[in-house]
Amino acid sequence: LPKIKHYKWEVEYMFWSPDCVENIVMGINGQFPGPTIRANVGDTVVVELTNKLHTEGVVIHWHGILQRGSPWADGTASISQCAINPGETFTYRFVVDKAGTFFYHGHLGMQRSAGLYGSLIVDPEEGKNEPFHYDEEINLLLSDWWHQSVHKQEVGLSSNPMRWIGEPQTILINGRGQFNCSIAAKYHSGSKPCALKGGEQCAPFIMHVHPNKTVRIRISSTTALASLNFAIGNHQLLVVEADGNYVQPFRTSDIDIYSGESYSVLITTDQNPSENYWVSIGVRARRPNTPPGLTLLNYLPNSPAKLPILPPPETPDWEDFDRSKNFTFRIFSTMSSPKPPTRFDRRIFLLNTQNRLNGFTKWAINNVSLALPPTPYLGAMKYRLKTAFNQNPPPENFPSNYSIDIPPPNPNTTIGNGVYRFKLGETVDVILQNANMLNPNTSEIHPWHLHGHDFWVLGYGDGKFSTAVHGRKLNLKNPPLRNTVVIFPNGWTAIRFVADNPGVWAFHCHIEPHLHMGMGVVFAEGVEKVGRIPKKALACGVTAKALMKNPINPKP
Ligand SMILES: O=C1O[C@H]([C@@H](O)CO)C(O)=C1O
Repeated sequence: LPKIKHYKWEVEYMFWSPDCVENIVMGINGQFPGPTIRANVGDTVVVELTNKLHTEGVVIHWHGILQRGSPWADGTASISQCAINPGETFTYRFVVDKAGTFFYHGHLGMQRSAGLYGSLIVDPEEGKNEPFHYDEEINLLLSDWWHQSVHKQEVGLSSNPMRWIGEPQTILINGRGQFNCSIAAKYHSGSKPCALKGGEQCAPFIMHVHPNKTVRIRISSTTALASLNFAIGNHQLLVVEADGNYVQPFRTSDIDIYSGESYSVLITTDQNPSENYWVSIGVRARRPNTPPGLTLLNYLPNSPAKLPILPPPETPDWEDFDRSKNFTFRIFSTMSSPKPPTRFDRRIFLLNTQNRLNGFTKWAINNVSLALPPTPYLGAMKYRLKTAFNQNPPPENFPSNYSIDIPPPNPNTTIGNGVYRFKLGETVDVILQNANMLNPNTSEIHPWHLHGHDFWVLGYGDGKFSTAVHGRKLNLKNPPLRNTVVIFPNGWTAIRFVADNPGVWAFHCHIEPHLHMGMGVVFAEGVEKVGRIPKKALACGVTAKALMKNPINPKP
């Protein structure tokens, strides 16, 4: 029988040493990362979240949870709800309807970068099994960490000229990493060994396993910036899940994981049982300036202090995008997965560019840089409060002669907060088109994350998408269902989804500073079908005014 999983959480800043350097992090109930939520399919998760921060609001997004029938619980400030003010409590209540590896994180300003995140794992209904067997399970939540405060990072990004945040100091595995020392110093002359006893906040999260077992490793990435590569010495990985959807199992030596993605891999602990093995998580897709995150696969009953014979696996060259594509293009859905509709009703093209606005640096989609309004869209649309945001929809396309291989000829952009509105049930294609940045010969990856839906990834390509050339070659047979997908430098990615979830949903680059600089759009469908929005989600902006006039229920 479905259960109610009830949690009471308090969010606060606290001193912590995630990488052996004391800093402040956003903790939940005194923990960093926040507590893991674990539920079965069909359960209702209830989180009573109290904001114990003194000077800022807070919201939490449940990444990968579709929020069918509860769009006000999606946890996006300015979109699904008003920020929870200091001292206030907001109750998130939602059903988890799909098994998989998920996580949650802050979705106001750059609070995810400040460490507001944790894991959310959904098991099949009680008595039901996963479509694969495993004996043991390990959960890894990956993140990246800066020593500079998030406030300073944010001011840098919004200054003229922009001060970029640079690369992270440390990669964290379940909130733990080591700065300025290495637990693998023994293999590299010149690197300083870490003096760790094991009880420190920055001591590595050791992966304990038994020999001759099948182990499921859940891996999710909530990095602010870094694209990661995960490998275990001597062990092949069998990929079985991506973003809470089963995939056609395939074997690989390592996986790439972009911010916002999650995977499950199976390993067989069939190597020499008297040894331990390195787990290495390195940076890819941007010129790295961060040492890999390391931990050990500890074959019990060996002591974890017994270091592996071989050094940690080397992360593949950051610029080897062919290798990254090779991995990404191997991901297909299982035979029994839902298939996409064979036709789309509407296709929109989203050009990703880096731009300028009066000397400030922005990211823009079809030359509109998203600046979120003070009134959340969900309430504003449900109660038809037209002053809340620009009622004109943003452009669905970009000039066909736009050259994606050179910096924008006119780098000036505009800010906007319009909404792409879909008919309820409409099949929507989105062609994400990457382009050159402000500097010549530069184009970076962007992992795009959609709220409220999974989408099918129909294809990828280099250069500019052409309907005539690529439109007929899309994969409608076994495209993977996901909630996050990457666009490669100077390339395009095509996705399809059915707009069947009444609500207002963010679709954005999951790189935290990029979203902050405007790299996102807002989708909406069937808002008139949305049920009663909790009043606390409406108590700001023009929805608050409507509530004051009609405190029982604002008139739609
Ligand atoms: O938005 C960004 O800014 C920097 C760079 O373009 C300017 O320093 C970078 O790598 C980004 O992704």
